[in-house]
Amino acid sequence: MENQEEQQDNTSDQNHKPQDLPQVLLLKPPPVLSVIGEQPFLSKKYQFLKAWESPLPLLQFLTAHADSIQAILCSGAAPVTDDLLQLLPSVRLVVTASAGTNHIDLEACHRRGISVTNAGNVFSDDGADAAVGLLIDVLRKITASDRYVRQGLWVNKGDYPLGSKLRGKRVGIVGLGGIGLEIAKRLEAFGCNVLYNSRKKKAHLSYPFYSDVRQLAANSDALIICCALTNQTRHMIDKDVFSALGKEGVIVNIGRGAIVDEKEMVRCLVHGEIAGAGLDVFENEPDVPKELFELDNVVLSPHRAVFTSESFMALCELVMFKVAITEPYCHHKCWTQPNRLARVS
Ligand SMILES: O=CC(=O)O
Repeated sequence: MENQEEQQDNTSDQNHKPQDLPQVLLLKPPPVLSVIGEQPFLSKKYQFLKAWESPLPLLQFLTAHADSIQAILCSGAAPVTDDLLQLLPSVRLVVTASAGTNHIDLEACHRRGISVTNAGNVFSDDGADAAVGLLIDVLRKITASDRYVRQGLWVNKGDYPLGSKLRGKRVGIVGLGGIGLEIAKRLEAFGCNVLYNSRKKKAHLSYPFYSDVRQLAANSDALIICCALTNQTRHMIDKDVFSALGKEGVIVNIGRGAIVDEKEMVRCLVHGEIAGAGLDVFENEPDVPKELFELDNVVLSPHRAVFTSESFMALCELVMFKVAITEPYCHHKCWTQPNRLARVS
């Protein structure tokens, strides 16, 4: 059956030379490219313009394709700016292979009538597992005690210091979207008290809501940051929030590095003004402040919280689907071929 469909599909595509196909711009290889690039369904329907493979300087490359690029497939690695969109007047859709959209000028897209779509809830489970995992790791010193055993210190120095219990902790979640809600569910199961800060109080939830993140910190033993990075949330976790969280407080960040004032966080960790941190994201990735390498109460992870092989495959399917359902956005005749939804269902 699949082969039959494949053959029909070949036939329907025979009339289209690659240069006639609708063009999707990729500025840098998004992680999903290795999977979606191998999907005959997509490569026969769309021409993926890979900017990094062109011998032309970027500006010349974009100018050469300015009128034919109708969609952009991106990830956090390459920002979609107003200046870029200015060069590409035919773009109607931006698909990002990420949950975060902070690398896209959303206001410029809105003004230009360009639709933007992201990874939706594909990452919610894995992001939540990783956030709770980092919290448990910091509290119970799992990674640090692993180092202790490997370095032979158990034999030479004796028992490792005690960790701290998760049950009963008051955990403040900053950002109660898809990932935040999954974190809350998991923490409830662990016997924690969940509190939250969000743009708005969620009427259907009974967790205590704090509109002021400092108040949330003052009432929490740990803060988990999983909100979006926006102009409002940049450096929202600042000196005052750390001081409200206090000496026994732990911070976990799986959102974006810049939501936290990183210099201030490092200072607080170095001086023992907060108890520890579990960090998947940093302000200038892949650079991580070197001071953190020395601290046993800090667990570091290379921006991998949301990625598992399963979430990666789900993301690829979603991106393919989103690139495929472009008919409402794009005007080229090839965008309107029938049966494209059947191909991804
Ligand atoms: O950090 C990962 C994402 O935004 O998808």
